[in-house]
Amino acid sequence: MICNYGNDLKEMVDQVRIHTKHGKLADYIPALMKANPDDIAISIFDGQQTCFSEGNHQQLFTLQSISKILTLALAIMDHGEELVFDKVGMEPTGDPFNSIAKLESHVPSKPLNPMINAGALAVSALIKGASTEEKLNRLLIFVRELSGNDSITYSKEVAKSEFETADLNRSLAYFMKQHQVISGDIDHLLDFYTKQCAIEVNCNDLARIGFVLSNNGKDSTGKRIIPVEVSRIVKTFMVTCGMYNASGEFAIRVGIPAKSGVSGGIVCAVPNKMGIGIYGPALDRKGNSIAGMRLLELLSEKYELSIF
Ligand SMILES: NC(=O)CC[C@H](N)C(=O)O
Repeated sequence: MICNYGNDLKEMVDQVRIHTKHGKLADYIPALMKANPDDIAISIFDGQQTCFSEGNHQQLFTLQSISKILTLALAIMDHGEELVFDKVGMEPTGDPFNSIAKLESHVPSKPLNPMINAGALAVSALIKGASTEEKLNRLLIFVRELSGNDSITYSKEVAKSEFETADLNRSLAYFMKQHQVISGDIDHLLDFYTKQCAIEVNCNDLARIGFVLSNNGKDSTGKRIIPVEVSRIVKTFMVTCGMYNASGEFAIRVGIPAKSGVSGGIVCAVPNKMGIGIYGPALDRKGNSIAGMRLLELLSEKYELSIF
């Protein structure tokens, strides 16, 4: 059991810390530039307790793209698979997360998967609720249940910062509106999307969210939060598209269902074993935590966590 290896974990964190120097903070959302690029932290939750947390694991950061797996789960729970996958596909793109290319080159022009921005916007448009406030409230209740942390909320500063600079995401949304993938007011959609991305967590919260997925939708008390089938779908997307266009290499080097965000967070669900939360805001060129990826590689090798 991994709980016996506390010293190893500290050694691994120390070992990968140097990689933070080779990455960069995401700068296209100005508020994310306030993070400390030297941070690297990890939490592991196996259902008993948070066994190990190393590094600055209390640091709050925003979910960013990690929120995409949560809205996907909620949208399927709201509408069922058929309706959701009528709007968004199931195939990896091999393109950067914010690319518009395949929207135009693929017919029909629905987004290829829910982990790229276009797909996530189409999924966010499906979340039930009469207003942005109601949708966000439903999502926050879901995240609080998954993490067991009632104090989770979103950062107004990060949401505003992204909303004011989200022209690329607006373009994706308008393109999809023109092609009848989504309907309704685009600014309302962007308001919800930027707030969902700005939900703030720490590594422990992520490890607990990952645990529920690893435990096929039940939390550590045995309470069902996500249907088994939905948790299976989400984990499969984490493997095929969770690390953007680095998902193939990540599957070979690490082999754990995972989802990253440009804030430097990564949530992992090791099936039937544990949830892992990572925070390291210095990113590689594809937008993944540079030291976090290396840390997961070491962890997976050492404890044979690859599912393959
Ligand atoms: N990769 C990410 O984490 C992207 C999320 C970010 N909010 C965006 O839409 O650009």
